[in-house]
Amino acid sequence: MLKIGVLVSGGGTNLQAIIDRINDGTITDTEIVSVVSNKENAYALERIKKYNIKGKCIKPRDYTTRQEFNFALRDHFISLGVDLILLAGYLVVLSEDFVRAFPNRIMNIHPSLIPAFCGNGYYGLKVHQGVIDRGIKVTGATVHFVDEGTDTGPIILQKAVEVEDNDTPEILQRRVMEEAEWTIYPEAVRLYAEDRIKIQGNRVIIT
Ligand SMILES: Nc1nc2c(c(=O)[nH]1)N[C@@H](CN(C=O)c1ccc(C(=O)N[C@@H](CCC(=O)O)C(=O)O)cc1)CN2
Ligand SMILES: NCC(=O)N[C@@H]1O[C@H](COP(=O)([O-])[O-])[C@@H](O)[C@H]1O
Repeated sequence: MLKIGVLVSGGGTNLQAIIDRINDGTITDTEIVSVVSNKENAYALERIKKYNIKGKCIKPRDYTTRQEFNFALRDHFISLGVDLILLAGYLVVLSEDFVRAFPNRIMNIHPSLIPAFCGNGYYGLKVHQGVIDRGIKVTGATVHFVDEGTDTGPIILQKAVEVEDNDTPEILQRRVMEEAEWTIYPEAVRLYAEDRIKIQGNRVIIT
């Protein structure tokens, strides 16, 4: 059984997509054992209640240092024997200590075609605002492994999405979610659960 821990900050639509694929049997032999948010009012924590998935809030401001916060997060997932950690709309940049505790066992979904519109300052609607301001015609989403950098880890899957002339950031965000994020993130988890993801240097090979 693949044990998954999920880190969230907001609405939890990517978490929901993964729960749905586990529950419909697309993703097999996999269980979400913990969902942790840095925000108490994250709707993602509301979503999990009907599935009896355990939720928890671990907030940076409850710790004296960033390192102590990351240690608390790390120790929580280690205590549960988590095999894979998914960042799903999570807006806290994790420390080297945390990342090194789970080598190539942390995934993230980013709402652009990395390396475009990513890194510090690019999250949520800010990504789509940048795409629109630049006049980009094709954007998309990326699933990648998390390393010590921000959005710099090996790319697992990407999916392109058309930008329409009258798009607002909100309209474009929804299209990228519907047409890309909610498909490629569960697919990446399925491939991982089936042990079909291999890393060669900075490249990810799907077998
Ligand atoms: N070590 C890593 N940690 C995280 C990664 C990563 O790739 N490596 N991905 C991010 C998710 N993310 C993009 O996918 C991302 C999240 C947040 C930010 C950002 O600039 N955050 C702001 C604060 C935002 C807020 O609290 O409202 C900031 O740090 O100033 C950029 C990219 C998750 N962690
Ligand atoms: N850099 C990270 C980032 O911008 N993540 C983005 O936050 C949105 C909300 O996710 P959610 O509906 O799954 O909570 C999603 O579009 C996700 O790609």
